[in-house]
Amino acid sequence: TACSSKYVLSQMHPMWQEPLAIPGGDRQSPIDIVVRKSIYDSELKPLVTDYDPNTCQQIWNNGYSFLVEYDDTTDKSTVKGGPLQDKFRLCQFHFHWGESNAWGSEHTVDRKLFPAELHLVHWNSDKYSLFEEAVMEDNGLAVIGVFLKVGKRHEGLQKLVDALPAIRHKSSVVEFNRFDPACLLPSNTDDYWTYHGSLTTPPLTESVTWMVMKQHIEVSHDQLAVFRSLLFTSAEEEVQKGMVNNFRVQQSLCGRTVRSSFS
Ligand SMILES: CCCSc1c(F)c(F)c(S(=O)(=O)NC)c(F)c1F
Ligand SMILES: [Zn+2]
Repeated sequence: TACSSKYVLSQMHPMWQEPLAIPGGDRQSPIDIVVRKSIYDSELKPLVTDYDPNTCQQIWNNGYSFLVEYDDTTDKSTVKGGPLQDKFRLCQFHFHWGESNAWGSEHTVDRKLFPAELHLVHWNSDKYSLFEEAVMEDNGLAVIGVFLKVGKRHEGLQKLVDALPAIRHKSSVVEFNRFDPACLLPSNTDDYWTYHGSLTTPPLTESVTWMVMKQHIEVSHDQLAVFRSLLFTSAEEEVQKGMVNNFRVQQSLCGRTVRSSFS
């Protein structure tokens, strides 16, 4: 299997050709979370998020997703607790989604696909001084994953959706302030699965403590349709490509254990 070889077998990805070799390659993300194989760990504490909406700075199209970026020069927006030993600073959040509501999430639960998945990316500010440093370290990043389902309109998300037409093309940036990412978390953040994995986009470094929320959030069909109106391509390119299916193929578990904070 992909785990035995030192290198992860290259898998065609709709978005980008995966590198042939990934250092280590035995703790890659995303994965399918097999509920009956996850291990309840009573030592897992509730997550403690403390986000300051005033640290929100801009929203931009990086040619893969759209990122809402936060000022991470201080510990104003952080997550701690849960499986984490240290305090982690929020640097950005982004989403992955499909061209249809039938798929789009990166993680799955017992193979169940969701139309989209939110990632809140944090780095270990107790141990490192920059994201760029932390992204290379085992305990460098903490990513909160939240599944999205299509249903009622998400009022808090609408401010973000309204900003998307201004960043339709790759590399476009607009100022974006006073957005509280806590509004995107489900009401219950005590129940989650956690495992050690990687970024799902290059550099694919195996530096992520994942915390995938059991409870999803709901967004409307129309809100998700605006995500799909974004483009992978910059304004100058002749052929414009719709930003959809920006998720990575699932990776082997390679003997890892997924722990749950709930029984
Ligand atoms: C050098 C990365 C720039 S920030 C970033 C990102 F843009 C991204 F898309 C993902 S992801 O792997 O796709 N989702 C967890 C990340 F983890 C990130 F940290
Ligand atoms: Zn992501």
